[in-house]
Order: sequence, then C-alpha cells, then structure tokens
Amino acid sequence: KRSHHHSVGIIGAPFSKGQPRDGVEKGPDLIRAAGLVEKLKAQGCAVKDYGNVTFEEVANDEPIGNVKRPRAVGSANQRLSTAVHAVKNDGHTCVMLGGDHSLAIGSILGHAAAKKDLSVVWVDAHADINTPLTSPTGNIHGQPMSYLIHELQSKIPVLPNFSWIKPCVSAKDIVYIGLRDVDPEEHHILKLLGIKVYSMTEVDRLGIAKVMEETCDYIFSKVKKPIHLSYDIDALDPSISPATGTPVVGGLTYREGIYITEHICQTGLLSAVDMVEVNPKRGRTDGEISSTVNAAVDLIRGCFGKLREGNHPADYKMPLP
Ligand SMILES: O=C(O)[C@H]1NCCC[C@H]1CCC[B-](O)(O)O
Ligand SMILES: [Mn+2]
Ligand SMILES: [Mn+2]
Ligand SMILES: [Mn+2]
Repeated sequence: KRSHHHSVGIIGAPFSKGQPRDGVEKGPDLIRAAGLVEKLKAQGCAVKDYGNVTFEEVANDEPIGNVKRPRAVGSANQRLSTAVHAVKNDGHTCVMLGGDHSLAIGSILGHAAAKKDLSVVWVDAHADINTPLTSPTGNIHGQPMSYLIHELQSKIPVLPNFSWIKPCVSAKDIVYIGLRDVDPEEHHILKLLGIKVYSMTEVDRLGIAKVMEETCDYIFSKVKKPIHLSYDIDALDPSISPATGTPVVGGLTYREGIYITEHICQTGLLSAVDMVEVNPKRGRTDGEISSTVNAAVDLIRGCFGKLREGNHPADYKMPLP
C-alpha cells in the first residue's frame, strides 16, 4: 500500500441562500463529475468522500433589517461546521465544495473546533467582510468573515440561528489575495483592523511569487498555525471562470491561481480548503461552465501536491527489459 502524502476528506455543501442566484448549489456535484476524487487518487492522495451535507428547509425566512435568509444560512452553517469538525477529527485535510461563500462560516468554525488556532488565507475578488449592518445587499456571502473575527464582534447584531457562532480568528492571522471589488465599508474595516491585503494591485506590483513569499512570512512570523484556505472561484479572471455569481474583470490568471495552491501545499500546513461560488447557471455556454469547473478541480489538485513540472510516486521503479 503506497504511503500517501495527503489524506483528503471531501464534503459537498449544495447551498445557495447566502446570495440570490440559483445554480450555485450545483457546484459540489459538478466538481465531482469533473473527476476530482479520481484525479486526487491518481496523484497519490488518500481520499474519502463524505458526500453532501443535507440542509433543512426554513419557512418564512424573512429578512432581519436588510440581512437576507438569515435562518437558512445560520442553520446550514451549523450543520456544515459539524461535518467539517468530523472530517478533521478523522485526520484528513478537509475540502469543502460550495455552494456560496456564506458557507465559510461553518467551514472555518468547524475547522477551528478541531484546530483551535488557525490562519486564514482568503483568495477572492471580494473581501466578504461586511457586517450585517454595513452590507449594501444583505446577502450573507458578502459577510462571512465579519462573524468570525474577534475584533468585529461588538459590531455584530443578534441574528436568528446565529447564536451558536463564536468568533475564532484574529485579524492578524488573516491574509487576503486577489481583492479588486471592495465596498467602502469593507475597506474601512480592513484598514481599522490592519488586516494584511494583497489586492490585484499588489499582485501586479510584486508578482504572485513575492505575494506568496510575503503571505507565508506574515502568517508564520510568530508561530506556525494550520492554514484554512478559502478560495472563491471568482478570484480568477472571468476569462477562466465566468460561471460564478459576481465576476469581476482584472482577476488572477489561471497560472497565478495555481501558483497560490502549489505554494500553500508546500508549506505542509494546509488543514482545510473551501472551493466556492461555482455557478453553472452563470455560464453562457457549456465551455464557460467546464472552464470554470475544471479550474476549480485544478486548483484543488494543486493544494494536494500536483505540480506542473510533473510528479512521480516515491516508490516508482522503471520497467526493465
Ligand atoms: O457584500 C456584497 O453583497 C457585495 N460586496 C462587494 C463585492 C460583491 C458582493 C459580495 C460578493 C461575495 B462573494 O465574494 O462571496 O462572491
Ligand atoms: Mn467573490
Ligand atoms: Mn467570496
Ligand atoms: Mn462570488
């Protein structure tokens, strides 16, 4: 039995109520259908697919203030956090397939329940750090980080089905990569908390290799913490991943996106990864959908050792005549 460098636990989270567009709940099964499990096994990973989380129907989920579908989002994330906690307790690196980015609430909290001190690398066109009171849309996929950060808790109102949520990440343990569409209120929060941000300007100025070098120096500067990588597919340029809810021009190239996951992998500290916001209904052609889904698969493969130079098993022996 070949030794496995990576042991992967996959959870599907077919959930869309953190935002208004149908289709993103199809992400998990589309990513599986593109061969994620088989491809991870082919590159030497041990893989266990835990299936999809089932979410309860919530009736009369009226907005609270302008916060939309709070009860469904709170309930879904509580169930997801339980599932992620179990995967971590089984000793795997957890892969959470979304679904919209509100699911990072449950993914990060479930991860933190198993590994108390986390660093978060958030790869996204967006900061997703609006509070319920600053959000311009009320869509919770634009807010997940606000519920998780210790320093923001005085700004968070009580919401139904959110009482189980306790902050688990410090501002100093967060790095953003890929930002290019940030609300003014979010920008104020990022500056107020002094959160490390590599926007697309820094990606252009420094180059992705320097961004990743600095990211790792920053999050490991004091003590090495397990990494939670939360990857919104809309971090990539829409020329690569158009089938998503909130595409923004001027994104990461496919190569930059892959470099991020290759680099995170080689730290040996990746403990959980989210791959969210793949929405087939936002692709205008089958080609746009497959380009988006295949990018998601390739990014995850980069998290678990796939290298563009090639790979070969440690125990490989050339055939002899
Ligand atoms: O808070 C919001 O609704 C908006 N704020 C500015 C960016 C776009 C949108 C949030 C997008 C959420 B994401 O990153 O999960 O797609
Ligand atoms: Mn986004
Ligand atoms: Mn996002
Ligand atoms: Mn999105």
